[in-house]
Amino acid sequence: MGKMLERLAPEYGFEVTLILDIHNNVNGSGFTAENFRDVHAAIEFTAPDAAVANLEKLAVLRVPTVAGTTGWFGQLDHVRQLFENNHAGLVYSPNYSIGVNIFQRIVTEAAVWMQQQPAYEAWAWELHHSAKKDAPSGTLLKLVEGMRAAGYHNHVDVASNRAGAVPGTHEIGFDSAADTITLRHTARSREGFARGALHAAKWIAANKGVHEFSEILFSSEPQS
Ligand SMILES: NC(=O)C1=CN([C@@H]2O[C@H](COP(=O)(O)OP(=O)(O)OC[C@H]3O[C@@H](n4cnc5c(N)ncnc54)[C@H](OP(=O)(O)O)[C@@H]3O)[C@@H](O)[C@H]2O)C=CC1
Ligand SMILES: O=C(O)C1=N[C@H](C(=O)O)C[C@H](O)C1
Repeated sequence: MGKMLERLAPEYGFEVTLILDIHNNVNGSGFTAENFRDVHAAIEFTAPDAAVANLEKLAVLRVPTVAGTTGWFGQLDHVRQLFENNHAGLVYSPNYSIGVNIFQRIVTEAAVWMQQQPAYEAWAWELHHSAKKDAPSGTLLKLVEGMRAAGYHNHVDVASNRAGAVPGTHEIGFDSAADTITLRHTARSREGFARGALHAAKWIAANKGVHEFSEILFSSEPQS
């Protein structure tokens, strides 16, 4: 994601002044007050086992932050607390694509209707490139979590595949003896993730608090 963010950042009014990678961030050594002195926002896309340590450092430095890495959300309460205690802004999401965030709402709505229909069984599936480290994807976990929160308590059969260069496909389905409903989001490239993260960076540079990306995206709800 780093290269894509760097390429698109100027379109969002950002100049990229600091890039930390495993070479210049050994044991978190890149997170100095000097390095972050004139930084208006940081975007964190690394690896599931690196994200929390990086986010902790950004909170202490009070840098407005966009958390893009997946696989660490079990520690969200800890990270949230740290940003709140340090009065630092944070936006987090397993998926910064606008389409996926709308897809999440469609899936939640389907779950509300399906929890009253015991004839249907559900599956959740995702497909990503073979370099992806975590499975199931953060997005798929959140989709299923959204179904649960909407009251869907039947079994959901969850599966992941890793192959080639697929940027990210997520599917939720319901099947009965009579018919099948298939809901699918297919990312065409990684650009949508990068654009959403840059939009979030612009927002958190000017605002405070800890927010899930969808709160920002849907802050003005459509009129029905
Ligand atoms: N929220 C969203 O919309 C999206 C989330 N993601 C998630 O973002 C994460 C990163 O994905 P992706 O960009 O594809 O991964 P990549 O592996 O392509 O890039 C991650 C980069 O982070 C570097 N890195 C690893 N550890 C550290 C560290 N401690 N400090 C600084 N840099 C570090 C890696 O270095 P090296 O290569 O040398 O190991 C690598 O350059 C994944 O968890 C993925 O699931 C991805 C796309 C969209
Ligand atoms: O690793 C990826 O590539 C992606 N990861 C995110 C996830 O785990 O949900 C989002 C997107 O699908 C791409």
